[in-house]
Amino acid sequence: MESIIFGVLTVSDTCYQDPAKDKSGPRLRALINESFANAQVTESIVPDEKDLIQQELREWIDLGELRVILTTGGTGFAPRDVTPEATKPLLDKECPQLALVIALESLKKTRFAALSRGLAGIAGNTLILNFPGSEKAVTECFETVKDLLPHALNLIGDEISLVRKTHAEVQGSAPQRHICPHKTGKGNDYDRNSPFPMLPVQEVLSMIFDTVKRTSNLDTSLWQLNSPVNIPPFRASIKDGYAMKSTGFSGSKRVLGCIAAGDAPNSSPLAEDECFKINTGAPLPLEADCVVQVEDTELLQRDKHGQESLVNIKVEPQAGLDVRPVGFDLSIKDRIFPAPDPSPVVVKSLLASVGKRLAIPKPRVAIVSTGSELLSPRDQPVPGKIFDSNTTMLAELLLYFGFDCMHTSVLSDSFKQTKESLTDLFEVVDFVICSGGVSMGDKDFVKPVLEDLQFKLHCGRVNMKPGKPLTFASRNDKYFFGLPGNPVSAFVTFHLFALPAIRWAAGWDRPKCSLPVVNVKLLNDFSLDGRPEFVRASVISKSGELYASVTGDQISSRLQSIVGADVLINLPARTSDRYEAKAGEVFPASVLRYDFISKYE
Ligand SMILES: Nc1nc2c(c(=O)[nH]1)N[C@H]1C(S)=C(S)[C@@H](COP(=O)(O)OP(=O)(O)OC[C@H]3O[C@@H](n4cnc5c(N)ncnc54)[C@H](O)[C@@H]3O)O[C@H]1N2
Ligand code: MOO
Ligand SMILES: [Mg+2]
Repeated sequence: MESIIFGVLTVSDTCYQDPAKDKSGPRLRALINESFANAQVTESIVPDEKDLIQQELREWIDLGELRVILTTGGTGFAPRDVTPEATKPLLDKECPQLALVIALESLKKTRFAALSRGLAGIAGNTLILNFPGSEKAVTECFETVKDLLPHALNLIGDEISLVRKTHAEVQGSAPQRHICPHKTGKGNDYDRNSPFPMLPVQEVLSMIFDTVKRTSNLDTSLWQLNSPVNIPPFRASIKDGYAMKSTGFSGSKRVLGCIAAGDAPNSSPLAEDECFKINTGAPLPLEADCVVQVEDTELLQRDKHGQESLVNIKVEPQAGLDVRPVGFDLSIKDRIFPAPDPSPVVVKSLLASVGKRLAIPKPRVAIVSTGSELLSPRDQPVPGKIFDSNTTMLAELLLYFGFDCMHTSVLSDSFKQTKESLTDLFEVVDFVICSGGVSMGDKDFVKPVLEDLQFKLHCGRVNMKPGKPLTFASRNDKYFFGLPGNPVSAFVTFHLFALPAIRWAAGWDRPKCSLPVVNVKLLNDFSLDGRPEFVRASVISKSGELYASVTGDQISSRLQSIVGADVLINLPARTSDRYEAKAGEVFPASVLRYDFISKYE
């Protein structure tokens, strides 16, 4: 991919003396790198001296390599603010409308934007923009112009085919969305950047919840259902012991017989010095009103058949002692479910307890892995091929979280095969969770196939590491997750996006769909990335506090990083003044597993 070279020139007396004080220059560099995958950035700092500013700009323009120069600082009304004056003589053409767009956007944020005199213009092949000096201002100005830059640069560079294409798009004769050939079959070979904006994680998640239908396979009337039976349906003994009348006293009692769980309620007459031996869960004899546990009795005598015939009751029998009254756990006509809870464990077992059965259809999910390099773990190694870990991993994750995997398949990197397979699969499933084939390669066919199948591509990139090319698409009530092929990217994006979507479809409450989040204290220093990062870590508990240690190299191909991983630490993206997460700092972490603490100390 051809790179775009940017120059960032900080104009400031203070920063010139102490470059550590420069916040705006590093901020611009970070913004450029986040927005343009193919960017290179050259940086310099000059004092507020017209000659020195001009000299630096001229050198950069004459190099002929820099496509954009962003200056920051020196645009105000102070006597030493001379950046526009230094810039103006170098310009071949002024671009007042571009300066106007920046001014209009900035004025929406603060009226003080009226006090900036920044210019925009073209010098040779280079676009120059003067931004104000503050970190906030450069961020706002950059966000305002970044979408215009690629087309502006095509025009300046006289890249005719690209210019025509953009014009066609703007005028409506081509699809609005800029589409790369290797990803959609449209567009042309000069389209080198992904057309998909890198959306924030939370935005993607909200979009998923807004798109996926919460079919709640469960009829809401279920939550209103009253119990058709009492639990227990008879007065049941809570203990193994002896059932008797509480009006009698302690002391020796004749044992009339044994009542086991499952026996019909006994209606024989019962005197105060008589009792029945009884088991836990068995129905109390009609004339008894309490049970004395076996530990509070002693055996005095057996009959000739070896059956107990006389026992000593050592405690005073109390009415109701160790008896569960009829309907104590659930009374007839009471609601079976005090609150909605779609867990199949909950629904099915409670219904079973009142003599009802319900098949709960779960979302129908298929796992598909794409990649011509993939071998089944059952195969022998073949040069150039690798073993497929994602199919196994994703199917196991579904099972781990209580969902069924209806189907797995492995596809080669072929448009035709992918299209045919997805067409067939969506006849029978609601969700396809696919791995691989969503990035920028000319064999990454997943996005073009989805478009061909008339799916709406809601998201093609997310601002996260790992998992950037995550793709989410839908057509009617069918949903597609294109997880990136790198195994760890697939692992992380399954947990953060696919799992919440499936839970949501299954009727879970929204706050419960995502992994629970706890705070953990870092045990390692960790360099922050330009994207927010989800770092695998194992957690130990020391004196009640949670400490996280990162599980080795976090490259997205290294599946070993999930070994012992209890959580994904949610680290923020790097900023100009924060490059590192330090040991001892506390961060939120998404809990991957139920048994999530590896060690207690
Ligand atoms: N020019 C660019 N290239 C890439 C970018 C980018 O932004 N620009 N993004 C990179 C990122 S980030 C990721 S993540 C990957 C995602 O790639 P794809 O989803 O297209 O997946 P593939 O290219 O098919 O495979 C990537 C990698 O993973 C291995 N793989 C794939 N499937 C499996 C599997 N089932 N089991 C084990 N390993 C698998 C595959 O062999 C590749 O090594 O793209 C980057 N590229
Ligand atoms: O997003 Mo990729 O998952 O950084 O390797
Ligand atoms: Mg790829």
